[in-house]
Amino acid sequence: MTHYISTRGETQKLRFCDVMLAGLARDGGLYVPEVWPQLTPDTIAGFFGRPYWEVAVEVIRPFVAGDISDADLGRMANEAYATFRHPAVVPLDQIGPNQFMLELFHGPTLAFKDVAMQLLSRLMDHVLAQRGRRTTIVVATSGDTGGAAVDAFANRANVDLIVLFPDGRISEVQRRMMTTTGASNVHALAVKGTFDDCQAIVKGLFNNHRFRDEVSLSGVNSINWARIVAQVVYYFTSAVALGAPARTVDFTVPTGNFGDIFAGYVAKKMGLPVRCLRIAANVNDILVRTLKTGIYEVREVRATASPSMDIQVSSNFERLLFEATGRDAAQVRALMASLAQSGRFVLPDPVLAEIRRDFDVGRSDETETAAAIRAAWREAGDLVDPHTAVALAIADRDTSDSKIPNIVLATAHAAKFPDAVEAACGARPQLPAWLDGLMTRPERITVVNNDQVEIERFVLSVSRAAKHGVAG
Ligand SMILES: Cc1ncc(COP(=O)(O)O)c(C=O)c1O
Ligand SMILES: N[C@@H](CCOP(=O)(O)O)C(=O)O
Repeated sequence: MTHYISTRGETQKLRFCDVMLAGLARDGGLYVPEVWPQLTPDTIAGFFGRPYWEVAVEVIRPFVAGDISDADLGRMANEAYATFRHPAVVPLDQIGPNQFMLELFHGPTLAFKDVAMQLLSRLMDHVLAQRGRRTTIVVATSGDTGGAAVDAFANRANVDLIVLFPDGRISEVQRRMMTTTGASNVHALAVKGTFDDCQAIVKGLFNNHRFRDEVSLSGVNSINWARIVAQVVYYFTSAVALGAPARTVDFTVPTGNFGDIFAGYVAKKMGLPVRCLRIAANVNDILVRTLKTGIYEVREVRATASPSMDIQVSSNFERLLFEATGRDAAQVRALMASLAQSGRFVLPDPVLAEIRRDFDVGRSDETETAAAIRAAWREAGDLVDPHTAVALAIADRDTSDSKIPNIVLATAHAAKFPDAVEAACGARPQLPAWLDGLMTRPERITVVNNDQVEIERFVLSVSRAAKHGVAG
């Protein structure tokens, strides 16, 4: 059975289900498996041509074995991926010589977050029902995680969901996906601040142990290990479709909180032959600067056409630091303490070298991203979303003469960002017919200050109302 340890090394080991319900470790760290499970080349080759949900079971099994039965995992994976509107779940298209695009946006909220969230909500529900427990989930979003969580958890019997999003900094479609469900267990809070403020508040809530225990707090951001593990699966399916494990591939990943690309790193650790994981950033380029200079330094966040990547503090980078320091929790604690005190840390040379062995970086500014949207429309008739376009711009520039296939992760549907796409290429993407009504249904939003105490009070009132059986 796999056990999980914290990147800060100051809390006890847990099993998968406890890690999933806990979210953040009590010492402030992030959970990682004690040992990386390995898949043999034969097992990986055997994924070819199989339904997505079956591959999901094979990839996820070693992480949950002993805690969730194969039969339950299979049933939940099958149900989760039946919500996707494409028969392949995550189809892979060729877009140029050695260039491929992995479409991760065919789920209920048109973003890659659905891939993990649809499974996570079923896993959580299953475990909460088994334990006769209720939980309060607080999630921070720069636009997409929130909508995916709302769709996945709305009306679930054992969960209250509170979503924190940065007021005025997300697209209207993204906002409406969080504010129009009408579900009484869902609460959308527009925070007067940035995504980084929202994420800091969520971490602050977890680090207030009395509060955390009173409301039985859980998280579904990618600080939750279960989110990462579900995202590992499509790295396998896409690479295998191109000939892995006999053939090595690269990935270019639009990056913000570093969860998605970290899932690619996990796939590599498990035995998938990946040469390079390329971090694609917009002008909020903290990771680009870090990999170039070794200095991780928080700056003012800038609003862009790819708002879900307008992030400075990339939570999952801590998981990578843990690996790159040789799992030295004391070193991770020191780096994180420096970040908390001064907004920066400096990577020791061996740690930076270790990171550079697996990762490369690219940056696309607003002009380059708009040009990539225009090029995809004019040359191929494809409408691509601005986050995907960041990665396309970088892939086009940095991998065009590579002999190794490069897979660009298409992380959202263009129709979530119609204004930005239209401004770039003149064509306005339309929402699929099954989302009819989204833009006209009434919204329910509570505007709050960027203030942990005010948000604690709100969450407490929701949790207490649920305990007493009244709508919050
Ligand atoms: C559309 C889109 N692309 C890319 C990202 C960045 O992914 P990650 O935060 O896992 O790095 C996000 C947000 O997470 C997103 O919503
Ligand atoms: N870009 C994300 C930010 C949160 O990321 P997560 O993967 O840690 O949940 C969003 O769209 O909300």
